[in-house]
Amino acid sequence: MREIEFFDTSLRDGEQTPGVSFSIKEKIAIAKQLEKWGITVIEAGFPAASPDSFEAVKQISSVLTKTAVTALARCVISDIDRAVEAVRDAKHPQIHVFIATSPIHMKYKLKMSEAEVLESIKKCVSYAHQFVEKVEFSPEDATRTDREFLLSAVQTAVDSGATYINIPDTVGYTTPAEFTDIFSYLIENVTADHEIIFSPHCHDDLGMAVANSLSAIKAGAGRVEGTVNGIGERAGNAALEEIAVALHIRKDYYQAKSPLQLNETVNTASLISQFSGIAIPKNKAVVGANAFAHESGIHQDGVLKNPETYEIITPELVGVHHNSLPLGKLSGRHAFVDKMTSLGISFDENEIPQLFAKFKTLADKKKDITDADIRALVAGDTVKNLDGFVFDTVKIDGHAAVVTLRNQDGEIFESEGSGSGSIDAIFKAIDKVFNHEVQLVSYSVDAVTDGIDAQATTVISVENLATGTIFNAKGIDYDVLKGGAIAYMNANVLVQKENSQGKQNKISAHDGI
Ligand SMILES: CC(=O)SCCNC(=O)CCNC(=O)[C@H](O)C(C)(C)COP(=O)(O)OP(=O)(O)OC[C@H]1O[C@@H](n2cnc3c(N)ncnc32)[C@H](O)[C@@H]1OP(=O)(O)O
Ligand SMILES: CC(C)C(=O)C(=O)O
Repeated sequence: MREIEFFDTSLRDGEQTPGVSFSIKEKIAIAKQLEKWGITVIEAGFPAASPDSFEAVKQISSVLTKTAVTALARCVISDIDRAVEAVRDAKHPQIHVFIATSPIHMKYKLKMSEAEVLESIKKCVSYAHQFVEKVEFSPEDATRTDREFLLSAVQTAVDSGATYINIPDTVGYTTPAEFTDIFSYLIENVTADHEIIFSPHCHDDLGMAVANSLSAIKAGAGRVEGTVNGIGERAGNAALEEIAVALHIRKDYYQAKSPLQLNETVNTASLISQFSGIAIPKNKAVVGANAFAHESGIHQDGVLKNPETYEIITPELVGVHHNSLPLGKLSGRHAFVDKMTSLGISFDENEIPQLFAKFKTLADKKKDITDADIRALVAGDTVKNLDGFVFDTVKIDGHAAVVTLRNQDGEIFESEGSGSGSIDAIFKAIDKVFNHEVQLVSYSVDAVTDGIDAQATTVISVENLATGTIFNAKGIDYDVLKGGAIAYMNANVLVQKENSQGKQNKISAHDGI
């Protein structure tokens, strides 16, 4: 059976989701989890976009051993140089070069003729291929491109050394039958003196990203691109976990399999949800909380008689386990560590005392500790503090707040603030610690676990009034006031860093968390 390469772009196209900005530390944690899941290649970023993107790709390249790392570049030599430099330390480096080929993109956006686009493909793909053996080329907006011109663009890329041809449905326009035609046409007509692998890259504007990706695989694609939980620009990308499970359940039809450890699926989806601040919809296929819940009498009766009557996917397949050892405030360290291990959560031995202390505090406040709580607790620890500052305590009295922060030298800052509400008071208190001008641009809270005492991700954007730069930061905690305080402190640390280093070339930064 064919094994399909899985290309994850959660850290590049996924980060194009409005409001999502991963810190480098979060990107590294995600990259390691993607490697554990079995992803073939990670698109770790677009290095020419900002110093942060470059640094993230560089650091990810140096930590992954099995999974290949690729970086995106326009058909611009300086973009390719940055991408090549960023993946230089990767064990398995790749480069991804793209340029649009549809009439509307060429005429209005690129202001280039067909001949100029072909010339640019030739120059840039062959340039990238000098440095890296595996080069992917994408004709952006391929599904609104004239078929014959699409073939010329792809043939030019192949003749210039491209080893992967990715066909993006950039605006989520195509349909499964039409996409099958496009793949069949290209696979039949492209000629090559080296091995070429085709792949789809689908967006979900019409809700067909996963279906379109599966059609491409059925038509012969050997690689598939997408993101975890389908995060991405506008309506998002094809959800890789859905594609992988569809291939597994319907191997009879697709005659193809994924390289993924499917029992790591829920862990991967949870991590992305926590770091992106985007909750997984309850009714989402494969990883939604209701994916294995049976509500109505006839269904329950059927499942009791034989689960296969209504269950095509078992919870165990994607890593949902029965809670045989429930955790609570009387649990000890061994049970806690055993739970993290059985959930497949990555942690360092030296982090255990701190994580266990956090668990005990949570268990004192929350009656039922779920698997999602444990995952959120560990993820919250990763985003807890930026280099340089640790959030200690927050006390609220009416509309007044007292916060305590510590810097990396252990110096303690206690500050008071009052405002129109608790959050306002906390932010005013934090403002007094950082001696600079910022404006809150947005503030949102998303529950990442269940119940009234759910843990939540708070995502904050602030503007540095000295430079106009917008910074996003987040905090995860069961106490939404503390989560908000952590997020606001993190955003202020970024502002402080910018003011001390000079303006960086970016509109949204999040480095160092
Ligand atoms: C479909 C996708 O998801 S594509 C990836 C989208 N990702 C991003 O855009 C990442 C974030 N982007 C950025 O940081 C910036 O846009 C940068 C650094 C890449 C470029 O910034 P700027 O130089 O200021 O250009 P700006 O973004 O305003 O415009 C894009 C330019 O690139 C050109 N361009 C766009 N795509 C391509 C391409 N694939 N190859 C060559 N040129 C391209 C545009 O025509 C435009 O050129 P112009 O300035 O001559 O009109
Ligand atoms: C760069 C390409 C592959 C892309 O993201 C798109 O077209 O959606």
